[in-house]
Amino acid sequence: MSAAIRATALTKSYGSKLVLDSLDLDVQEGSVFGFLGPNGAGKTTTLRLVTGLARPTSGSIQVLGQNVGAGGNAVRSEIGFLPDVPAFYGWMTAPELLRFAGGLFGMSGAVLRDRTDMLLDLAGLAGVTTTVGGYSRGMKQRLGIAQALINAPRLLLLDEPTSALDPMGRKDVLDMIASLRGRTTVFFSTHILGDVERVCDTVAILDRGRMVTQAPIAELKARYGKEKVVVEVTENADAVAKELSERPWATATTRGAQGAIEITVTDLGAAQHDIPAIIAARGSGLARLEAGEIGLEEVFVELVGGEQ
Ligand SMILES: Nc1ncnc2c1ncn2[C@@H]1O[C@H](COP(=O)(O)OP(=O)(O)OP(=O)(O)O)[C@@H](O)[C@H]1O
Repeated sequence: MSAAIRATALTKSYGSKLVLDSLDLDVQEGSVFGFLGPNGAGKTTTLRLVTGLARPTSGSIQVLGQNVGAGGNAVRSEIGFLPDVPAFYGWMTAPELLRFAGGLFGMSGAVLRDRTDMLLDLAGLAGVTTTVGGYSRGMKQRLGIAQALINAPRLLLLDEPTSALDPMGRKDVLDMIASLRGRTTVFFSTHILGDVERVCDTVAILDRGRMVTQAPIAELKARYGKEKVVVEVTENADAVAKELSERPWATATTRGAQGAIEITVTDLGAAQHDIPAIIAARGSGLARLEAGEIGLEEVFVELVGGEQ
């Protein structure tokens, strides 16, 4: 597989403000890649460098095998880009808007008609006759993705495509992104972990201009993911929690909702074996014992920390 985006020591400063600090990024062709980071991490800035809308202070960036600056329009014609706040002509209908966008790429006739029909279908907007001005945010976002796909790009870049949407709107946009898997490389920025977990195969985590980690999601969970056990007891929860936290298999113990004891464990089998006996010895009853895997959210908090 070749790289759709490869950045090496990519650095961007505005005046004395360092916004991106020596970023290395490797986005393989064919992946659905989540670019995750809190507000102000530098996601939009990175996308502006990838699209050639801004120039790096130092370092290099290649898109589809070409240097962005030198490649000029040849590279841009293979990229689709949806900015974080897309603007549309509100008086157009969706088919009119897509035909207009296709015309800008020199498309016409049956090719443009077929492409428009296919994309309206993909966006769930076929048969919608209202003008774009009356669309919901979710519909606008799906139309924006369709518009960014008009030229059948090899690389689709989306800046926070779900951040302004309600849960249903988000689900529709994420389903649309997932349906592109295998057809085009998708690179999208977000601060919403759940979105990455739902559709991405690979994630890069950016924090205050620095790359914290970059890996396939499964690998990240395996690398940082531990198992956890949630225990609820009928009485003496504090004493039980203290005793559990002292076991060799317990690496961290916290108290959750309704006094639940949450323990990160290194050996789930040993924990499940010991916990009921410890609770019984304290004269307490076991109300709940649940074992689960640590999700991306816990991994993110561990990597980025709570020092925002
Ligand atoms: N043109 C500019 N001049 C000066 N500072 C800028 C400029 N553009 C961005 N910044 C700063 O760079 C930092 C990163 O901004 P950026 O928009 O890339 O972050 P982001 O991760 O996309 O955040 P958000 O999720 O809030 O959009 C911020 O501190 C921002 O204020």
